[in-house]
Amino acid sequence: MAAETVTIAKLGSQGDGIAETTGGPVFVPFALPGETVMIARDKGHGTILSVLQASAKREQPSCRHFGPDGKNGTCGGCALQHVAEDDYRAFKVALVQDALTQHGIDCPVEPLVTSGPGERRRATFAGRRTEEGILLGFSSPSSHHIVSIEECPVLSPALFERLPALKLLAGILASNSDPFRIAVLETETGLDISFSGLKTPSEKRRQAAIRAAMTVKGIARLTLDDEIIVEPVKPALQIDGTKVFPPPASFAQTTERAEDAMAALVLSHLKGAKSVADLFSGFGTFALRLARKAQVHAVEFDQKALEALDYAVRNRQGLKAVSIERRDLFRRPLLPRELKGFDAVVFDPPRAGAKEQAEELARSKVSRIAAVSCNPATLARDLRILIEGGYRVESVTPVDQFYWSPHVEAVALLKKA
Ligand SMILES: C[S@@+](CC[C@H](N)C(=O)[O-])C[C@H]1O[C@@H](n2cnc3c(N)ncnc32)[C@H](O)[C@@H]1O
Repeated sequence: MAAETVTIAKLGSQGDGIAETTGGPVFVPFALPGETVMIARDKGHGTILSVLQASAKREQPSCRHFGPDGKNGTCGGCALQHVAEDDYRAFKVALVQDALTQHGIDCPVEPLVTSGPGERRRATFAGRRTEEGILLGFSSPSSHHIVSIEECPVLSPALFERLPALKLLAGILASNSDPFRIAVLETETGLDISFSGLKTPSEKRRQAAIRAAMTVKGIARLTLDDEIIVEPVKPALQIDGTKVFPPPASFAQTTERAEDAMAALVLSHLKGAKSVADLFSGFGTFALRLARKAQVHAVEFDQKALEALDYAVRNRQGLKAVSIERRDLFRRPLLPRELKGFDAVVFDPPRAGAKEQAEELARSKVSRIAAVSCNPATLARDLRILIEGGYRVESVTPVDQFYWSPHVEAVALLKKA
């Protein structure tokens, strides 16, 4: 790989600096607009060898594992610690604005709902047994190398403090050097820990892991693939005063602040609605809040998430009726005739978006839609489909949930006269 000097023109959607060269664009992680950097170039990818002319706005990273000079290698958890806060926020808003523009959507983009360090209550760690012990961290962006984390400013303190316990469990359960993953959710009763990708552990290892999980403070449940192997206490979350028992490894919004902000937007956008369809409902992040004022029909593919929602509703007084339906909304979106009974819809699909459902909504007469998304590109595509069907996009609010990452969520309000 030849060394080359390039000047960075702008940030790309993954937070990489982009240099325009005669050989085409080069993506250089951890470089900022205006900087001159020496890189090792491999086709369209550049690795910083040195920063020759640093941007005046370059920030000192908060974490020893960040960037090309990170301790133990480059941690895959953060991409933007070196970016000044105002530029960082502008970058997140631009991700949403650019996606809308690409689909020819001209609508008000509201100020960013911000986030900060120490807020992540959910994370998926990569792990591997090595001769030196268990490595646990976030994989590097461009390799399977795992940076063993000794600090992590984005995790909640409760989650970070339990990393030694996760390593202990991994050390007991991992019998070979194959990579595995641990999904962890901090709940009000302790950590909900789900291992996947491990070679099936021996009975001796399982028993040792059960003993460790019972002894170590702060562990609510330990799951191996789909099997709960010990549950000292049921993991529980509060959603607007309703207790929910999330199933293992189920979807939960990653920070409480972003969840509250998105829910507040959904409630305000759908205010006054009497009957709401909550599509891609999960275990009821929006449904449980909406049900204070409206009847809610929650539709979702994950049966266990729906059962958790149903159980929560049955054990809570004072909510309007909440019905549940298990359905694959990619294959079988709700049709216009099924949408007839609702005066509002909220949909919150995975990253792939809700193309098929948007096409059916476009043909419906539902007067208000709140579209929640974790992917500006698919959101903009789905909004375009709805616009073609006669909807007007009243507003789009970007929400920062994954601090220092290039991800951004958004909540849009659409209306049809
Ligand atoms: C981004 S999460 C949102 C969940 C919920 N609204 C929340 O805020 O907690 C997306 C949800 O879509 C569900 N899902 C994924 N594919 C689906 C499909 N084909 N049909 C219905 N639901 C699906 C997932 O199980 C997950 O609960």
